[in-house]
Amino acid sequence: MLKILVADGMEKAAVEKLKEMEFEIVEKHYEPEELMKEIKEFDILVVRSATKVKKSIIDAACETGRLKLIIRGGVGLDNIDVDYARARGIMVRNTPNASSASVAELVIGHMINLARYIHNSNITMRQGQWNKKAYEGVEICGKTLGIIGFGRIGRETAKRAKALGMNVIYTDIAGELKEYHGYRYMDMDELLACADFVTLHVPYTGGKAVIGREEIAKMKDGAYLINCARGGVVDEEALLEALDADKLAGAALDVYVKEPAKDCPLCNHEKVSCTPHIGASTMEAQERIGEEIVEIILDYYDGRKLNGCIESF
Ligand SMILES: NC(=O)C1=CN([C@@H]2O[C@H](COP(=O)(O)OP(=O)(O)OC[C@H]3O[C@@H](n4cnc5c(N)ncnc54)[C@H](O)[C@@H]3O)[C@@H](O)[C@H]2O)C=CC1
Ligand SMILES: O=C(O)CCC(=O)C(=O)O
Repeated sequence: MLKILVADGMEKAAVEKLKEMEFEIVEKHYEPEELMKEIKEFDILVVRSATKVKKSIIDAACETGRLKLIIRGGVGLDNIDVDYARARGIMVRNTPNASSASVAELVIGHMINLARYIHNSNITMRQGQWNKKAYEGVEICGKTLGIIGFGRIGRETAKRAKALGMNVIYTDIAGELKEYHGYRYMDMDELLACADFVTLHVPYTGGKAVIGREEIAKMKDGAYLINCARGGVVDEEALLEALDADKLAGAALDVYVKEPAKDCPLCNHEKVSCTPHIGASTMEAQERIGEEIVEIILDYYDGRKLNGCIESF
């Protein structure tokens, strides 16, 4: 029987479906040292972002050779050493489409939060304050949204921003995407100079941040920065300096270099609207992710049956 480790949780209905099919499911999060021991007994590993599947885990799995498939319930594969896993004969899959709408909605929520001080109002009203005068905001209608990375989430965000009356401009390393009308392509420098709000929707691939000191300096004075992609794509120190220096009016963050982010200076900053990496945390996205994971497992299972190696399960 296929033995599956669900390390970072999975939607209940999907777990039940797999159990009904008589796969053996273990739902448990292991710290790295423990995971190195336990992983040897599993055929499939399902993770979200909390479990880091680095070389040491893959090497440990290869001692028995049982692990054949790693599934990332989500988009970003930065927590998995994908090339190394594939080189060692382990397939890696993700669920790329399931959460785009949820992340885009969170971006719009953060943007309105920043523009209207909703995050600050929530805190200060609970402290008994009535800061009506201090919280005169701005409309987002008529403002320019600059999207860095015009993939699935970037485009979903663009649609929503356009419907709210924003001018949408974008940049992408792939260049201009001619099939998307109504959104203007610019190079990065032009976009930074024109946008009132800048939002990032790029993968984290290691190395230098996409938005660092130099890029912030090129942004409009009083602009806002939103990062619902990955912590590493923004230089957090440079962002903090820019907020303190009033170069930027505010920032919204769902992701952080170090997660869980507790007591971090950015989260405690009054110009920051923050959420704890909840871009994909909606019932709908998790349901779709669960369904996709079940499909991937069934495809794999059917493939094995077709290849005549089902007896090894
Ligand atoms: N906050 C959250 O809970 C979630 C965050 N994410 C993050 O969002 C990222 C984007 O997701 P998708 O839109 O689905 O990916 P995607 O692959 O559809 O789009 C990414 C786009 O960014 C472009 N790109 C890559 N590097 C770039 C750079 N340096 N400058 C400009 N463009 C660049 C690519 O050409 C591509 O068009 C994921 O990699 C993941 O890290 C995804 C889901 C949930
Ligand atoms: O559920 C998660 O792990 C967060 C979602 C995410 O960041 C992703 O899908 O890339």
